[in-house]
Amino acid sequence: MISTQNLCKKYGKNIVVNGLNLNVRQGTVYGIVGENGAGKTTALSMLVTLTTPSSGKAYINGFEVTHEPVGVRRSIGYMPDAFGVFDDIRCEEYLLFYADCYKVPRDVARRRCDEYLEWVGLTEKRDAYVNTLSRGMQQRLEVARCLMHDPPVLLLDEPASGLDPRSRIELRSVLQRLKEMGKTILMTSHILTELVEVADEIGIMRAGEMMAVASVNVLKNHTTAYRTLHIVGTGPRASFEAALRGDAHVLNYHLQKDYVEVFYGGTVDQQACLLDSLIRHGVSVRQFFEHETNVEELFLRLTDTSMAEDWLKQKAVVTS
Ligand SMILES: Nc1ncnc2c1ncn2[C@@H]1O[C@H](COP(=O)(O)OP(=O)(O)OP(=O)(O)O)[C@@H](O)[C@H]1O
Repeated sequence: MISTQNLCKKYGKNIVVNGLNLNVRQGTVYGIVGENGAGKTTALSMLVTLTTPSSGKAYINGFEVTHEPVGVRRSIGYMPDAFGVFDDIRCEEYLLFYADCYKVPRDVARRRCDEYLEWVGLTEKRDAYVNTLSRGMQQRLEVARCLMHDPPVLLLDEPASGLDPRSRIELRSVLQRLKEMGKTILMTSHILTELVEVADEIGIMRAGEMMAVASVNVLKNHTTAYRTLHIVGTGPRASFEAALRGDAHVLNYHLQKDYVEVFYGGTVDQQACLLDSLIRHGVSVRQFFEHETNVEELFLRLTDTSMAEDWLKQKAVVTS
């Protein structure tokens, strides 16, 4: 439903999106997570035909973004990261105005307006001015607005940004309903756990490139497969390093004064070999314990450049 092939965007010499290959299947939710400046908004801007790609191809609902922009625009509902509505317009007028822009017949538009206001929980706000709504309500109104022309594809740029925990939960249930309606959704976020709640697949973007792609199920499994070992002991630094470097399952480590934190990809039996090796190298180990790596931590480790490089080198990228 959404696919890109080697999609690139350059501003001068600055490559902002570099060789993006996406494939979002119909009826699924794909989340792009990345820190500020990763290129998420630029990628979405190309998909929604607001920015022309420098090279590569992108298709939405079978329409190519550069040559068939009208087909693309009819197929999508786009929610930008900044809320841009007219201040002095009421919620109902706002939705009907957008329906008119898409030439939706008035009776259909009224029906959709009632239906969508209800399921984003804003029926009572029908006559309220949009600038009197809370940020969470405005985000939900935006979702309703995206649906007025019944597009099969939704592109949501940081829909949960700036929302309090309660509004995030409300938005999450709205996204779940969109999924149940069979919409294909591409959304972005800074927060991985937020995407894990709704997405089927997640891509981690950094400096314009997709560093890793994971199915959410696989990612959840990896949170138990990869763990952090906390080792407290004394001994020469060289002894620690010799043992850690000699273990193929040590993906990365941070050596502190009295302890070392190890990001570890081996089994429990293999951990025992690491402990053994530390002792053989002359480390006096006082504590050796593990804690599961949560999704957020896994993400942070993946987006740590040196870690990501090691990770990719060792082909430990999570794949379905
Ligand atoms: N019109 C432009 N001209 C030049 N550089 C741009 C332009 N638009 C974006 N950039 C640069 O492209 C890079 C990626 O920006 P982009 O907004 O796509 O990132 P992002 O991942 O969406 O970040 P954020 O989470 O902060 O919105 C940034 O370095 C930004 O400065």
